[in-house]
Amino acid sequence: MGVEKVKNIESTLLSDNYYILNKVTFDYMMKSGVWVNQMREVYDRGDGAGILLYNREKKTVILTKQFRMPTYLNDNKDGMLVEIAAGMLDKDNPEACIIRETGEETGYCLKKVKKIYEAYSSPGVMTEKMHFFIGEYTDAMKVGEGGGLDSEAEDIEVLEMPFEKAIDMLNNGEIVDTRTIVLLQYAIIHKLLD
Ligand SMILES: Nc1nc2c(ncn2[C@@H]2O[C@H](COP(=O)(O)OP(=O)(O)O[C@H]3O[C@H](CO)[C@@H](O)[C@H](O)[C@@H]3O)[C@@H](O)[C@H]2O)c(=O)[nH]1
Ligand SMILES: [Mg+2]
Repeated sequence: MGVEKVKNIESTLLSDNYYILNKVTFDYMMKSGVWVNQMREVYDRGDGAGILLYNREKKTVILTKQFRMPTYLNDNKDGMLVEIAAGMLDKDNPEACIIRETGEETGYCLKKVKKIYEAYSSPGVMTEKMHFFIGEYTDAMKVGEGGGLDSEAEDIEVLEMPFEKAIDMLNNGEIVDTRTIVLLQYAIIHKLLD
């Protein structure tokens, strides 16, 4: 273990209205060895999981489309975002979470998924770690309509499309969600649908 670079961490709650926003102050030792006092606002919504659903035979993928208010407030005209199926872990483990969310959001009941990455979503601001999965689907796995939970007023459109079309949307700027970009690029790099 190297020399400890952080000490005197103190958190003050700014909001627990829905998730948790803390003001965190701490002393941090710079490369020069000098200690500085710093403050960061840190948003804690727990961790999340997302999945690229793909069908090797049909050469298709399933994505979702939904309204995302934060993007509407920042340059996304109608606020609609094309994304992988994804959700927050709540108290599930990542694998159970993504299987549940896939069912709720897309209507497909997966038995097997493969974890490929674990990565921080927005490390300067959020504690959230995202668990990335891929999963093969077939038409026989469709057991419901998807669309999200009415109880949470989710209004999710399910988009099944040729992989080629998803790549076009990636390249022409129609797909602007980082997690979705990561998984589509993974599929290209690893030739998942060749
Ligand atoms: N009332 C209320 N509801 C909220 C609030 N924030 C989120 N919700 C609701 O909480 C539910 C969360 O749905 P999930 O499917 O579990 O999560 P998600 O919003 O799809 O999040 C996924 O994508 C995020 C990135 O866009 C990820 O940050 C997250 O980890 C996850 O992968 C949604 O119905 C959403 O509308 C809030 O402040 N107030
Ligand atoms: Mg979701």
